Amino acid sequence: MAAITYEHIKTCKQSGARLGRVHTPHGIIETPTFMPVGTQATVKTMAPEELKQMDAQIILSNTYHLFLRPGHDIVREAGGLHKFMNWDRPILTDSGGFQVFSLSDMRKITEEGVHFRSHLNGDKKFLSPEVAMEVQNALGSDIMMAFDECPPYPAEYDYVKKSLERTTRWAERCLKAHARPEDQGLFAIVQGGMYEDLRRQSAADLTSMDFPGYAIGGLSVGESKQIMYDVLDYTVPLLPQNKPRYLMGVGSPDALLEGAIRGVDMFDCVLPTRIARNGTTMTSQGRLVVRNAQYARDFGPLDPECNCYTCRNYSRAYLRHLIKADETFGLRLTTYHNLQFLLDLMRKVREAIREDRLLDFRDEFFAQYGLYDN
Ligand SMILES: CNc1nc2c(CCNCC3CCCCC3)c3nc(N)[nH]c(=O)c3cc2[nH]1
Ligand SMILES: [Zn+2]
Repeated sequence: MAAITYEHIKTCKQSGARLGRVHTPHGIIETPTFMPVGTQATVKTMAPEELKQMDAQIILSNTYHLFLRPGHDIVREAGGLHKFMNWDRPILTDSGGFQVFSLSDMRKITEEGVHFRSHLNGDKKFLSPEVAMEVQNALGSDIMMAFDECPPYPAEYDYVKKSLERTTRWAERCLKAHARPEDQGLFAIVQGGMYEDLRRQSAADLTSMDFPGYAIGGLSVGESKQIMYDVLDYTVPLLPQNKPRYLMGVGSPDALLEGAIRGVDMFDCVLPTRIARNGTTMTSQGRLVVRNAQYARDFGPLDPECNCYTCRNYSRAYLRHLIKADETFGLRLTTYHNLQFLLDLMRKVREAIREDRLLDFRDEFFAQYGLYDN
């Protein structure tokens, strides 16, 4: 029995979105879904019980960070990541390729793998398909990502072509190094930059190797949202209908909606937790920077349409005070709300698909969202 299987429930008659379930060794994920990011074995400031309260069905963690600290051997000896962080639902781990390029310096790519210096202490380190698979095996994640290169943006056609061909060879090496396919599912990552023929080449190469799921990488790297949507328009249809599709690093509300409409099932982004830490929140009326002076005497809830713990019990004035006073509780309350907001958004997306009205839902959402932006 494969570790990861996708159950297609229905396709929205109004859009290309689909309702599905991803079956994993640690439980079922209803898709389309947003996955909170837990970089260093914790979703910053949130307890697992709170993540369950908000119905987070899967969280992300990361080869790169845990390989550097505390080291994957310690996590293995703890009994794996689920036990280490007391999370008994599904976990997806990224393979570290992207983080080497976004976090470390002094890096050097070779066919063998990537040599780099730790961003923590400058130690010389090496990641490769084999090492990335050994680390994710030790972490025991339900979904592992193949070791890939995410080309910078913009990037020359020839560079992107050479890079995707190496990413394909690395994916083959990951498959060979995959120790426990019955317990962990290995997803491949489609590259090809913003070039349609290269996306087709990458997708064809990888879908011929029969992975249990496919991610679309190389996006949300500085390109415009319209370019991202154009790439999705021709890339998503290249992926198998009967397997999950994961768009990496995408999480603003508008991008989640546009991605779901184009048939994407899974999303992750550090945005909701990262912006919460400087007092920026996502509300049904748009982004609200609660630390701003205008909220000093605003005793209403952060978002009148949200019934999360934060919005039921605290005022904008109190949140502003905590953030200004650099009180940790303030970070917890804004993080709790931002995560609940995105998880609720995806629940509404699933309901709209069920009722064949996702395009109407998108229009209603945008009519309200962004009121604060202008
Ligand atoms: C933000 N934009 C973006 N992210 C990308 C990511 C990272 C996705 N998020 C993973 C989490 C990050 C924080 C720690 C926990 C894991 C990408 N990852 C890989 N492997 N390949 C990409 O092309 C790839 C492309 C990406 N684009
Ligand atoms: Zn709320």
